Amino acid sequence: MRNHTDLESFLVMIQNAALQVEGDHDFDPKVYVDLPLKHSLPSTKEAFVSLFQNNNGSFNHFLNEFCDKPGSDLLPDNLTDFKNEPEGFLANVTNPAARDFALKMHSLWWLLARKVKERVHKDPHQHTLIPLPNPVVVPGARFREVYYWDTYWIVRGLLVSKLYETARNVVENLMFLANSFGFIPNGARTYYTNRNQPPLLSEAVMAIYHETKDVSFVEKAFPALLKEHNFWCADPHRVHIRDANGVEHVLTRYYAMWDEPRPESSTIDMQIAKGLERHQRAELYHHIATAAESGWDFSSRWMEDRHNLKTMKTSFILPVDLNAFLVQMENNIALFAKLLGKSDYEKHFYKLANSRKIAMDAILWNEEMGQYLDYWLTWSLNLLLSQVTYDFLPEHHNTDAYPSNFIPLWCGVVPPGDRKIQKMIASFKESGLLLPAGITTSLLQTGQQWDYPNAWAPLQHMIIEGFALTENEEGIALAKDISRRWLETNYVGYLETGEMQEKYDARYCGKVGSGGEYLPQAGFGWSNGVVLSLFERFGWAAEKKLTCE
Ligand SMILES: OC[C@H]1O[C@H](O[C@H]2O[C@H](CO)[C@@H](O)[C@H](O)[C@H]2O)[C@H](O)[C@@H](O)[C@@H]1O
Repeated sequence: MRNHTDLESFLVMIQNAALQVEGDHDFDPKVYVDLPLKHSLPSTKEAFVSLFQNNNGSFNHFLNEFCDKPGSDLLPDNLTDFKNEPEGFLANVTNPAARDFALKMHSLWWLLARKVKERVHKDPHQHTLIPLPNPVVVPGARFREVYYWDTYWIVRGLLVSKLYETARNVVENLMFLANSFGFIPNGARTYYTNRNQPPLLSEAVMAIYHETKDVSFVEKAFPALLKEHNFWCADPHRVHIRDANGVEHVLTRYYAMWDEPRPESSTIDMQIAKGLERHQRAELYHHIATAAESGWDFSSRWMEDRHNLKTMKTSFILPVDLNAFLVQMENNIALFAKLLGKSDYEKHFYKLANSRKIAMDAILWNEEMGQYLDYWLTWSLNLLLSQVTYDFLPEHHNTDAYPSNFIPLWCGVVPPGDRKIQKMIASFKESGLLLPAGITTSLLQTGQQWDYPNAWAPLQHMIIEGFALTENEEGIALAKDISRRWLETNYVGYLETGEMQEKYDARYCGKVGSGGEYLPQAGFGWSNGVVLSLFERFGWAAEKKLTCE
């Protein structure tokens, strides 16, 4: 388990004090762990103690005197590779409204591109922001730092915008994190280093290689990719499980190195765990942080009773999407090894990808439903017993419908021609997940943001590209249909609110999403990236209307 840094512990104390002073109406705890200190930590602590002990001035006065504004440790970047309308930009988007919209998305990079101020490099102990070497592109609003999996869709958008240098820079930042920590944290804040996020570095490198054919970039990335792969394949992420025929397999789970409240949401986590015994609280905090590692914070997927956050058991689940991402990573590393003439690595990684694919088919594939399903391990065993070999029990599949059950299509787990494809297409169509404005995250309305009726750009994109990759006529038609719904809802939402949203409501065209522990955020990195990427893949003809159908 990781420990708090001294600065994090102090800022969490400030966060708790702020809640007392401000009350919980629209209270965002993350603001306080993002505060940069103006002076050294010891002198700031001294002033804070004296404020409370001697009733020496107001809390707000203390904040103004000793802290800078959250986000002020970053500056706008000057995007040296930006062109207003780069040559060849979205040649197949000829409808004027669609083209204006795409150009607007292109110009939004100005809003999200930043660089870390020199003082963060000089005095890192006064900032929770990790001083990244290159300019960054952030998701937006309260997410004022780099996020790992968001970066993948940001890169896809940057490549459509022909911002090749910026795309390389942001991926090099991820390499820097992998080389510094041995894994890529959830985000570029010290308080995010207790966990990972869905591992998409190899796919980001692949996207850049695909556009630029730059082998030296792949060479630079290779050591970081090996480090990251090692991290995911070691304990406690690794799980041994015997299938119905007694064959042993290795699969992977999310597992945060943390059993305390998340620093950025400490006041919220303490509230969720209220009334529990000490050891139960620690377990719950671990599963909460692990849910954040999954990127799906929070969702019925991780809850034993599907509704109550207190029943989260995230690290006792073998998730479909994580294992599919790892097959993709292993195949990508093998392909990079081939490019670099490293034939031993090439063979080794193809073998790993193949074994994991076999394991996914044996443990996660459900023939009757025509979907891959998350698998629940037996959680009566102590958290620390990571060495056990579990036995597969078919009734431990989570049979609820989630878009993640179809992500293997995107990750090369189900190649064109595989007999599973037709089943998955039929199963998706019957699942109820596709609504008028896109794919809902689940069919369960829990009030959590990774559930019904919210629709997230990364999920739409992976499913759309996944169906398009099937080379199956019905699959490709489905991909086009979902893409149309998604672009229309994003466009109409943009016209109505003047902003791009972090998430949408799959039920109604143009409607913003909601739920979860913070107010809906706008900006927004992955949404913009997905719009640009879908316009590039499918185009938008002059005569095709862009509006809610
Ligand atoms: O502050 C609460 C949580 O916020 C983040 O999660 C959400 O935003 C991220 C940035 O867009 C996104 O990557 C994630 O999928 C969202 O659920 C953060 O990643 C969490 O760790 C954090 O606790």
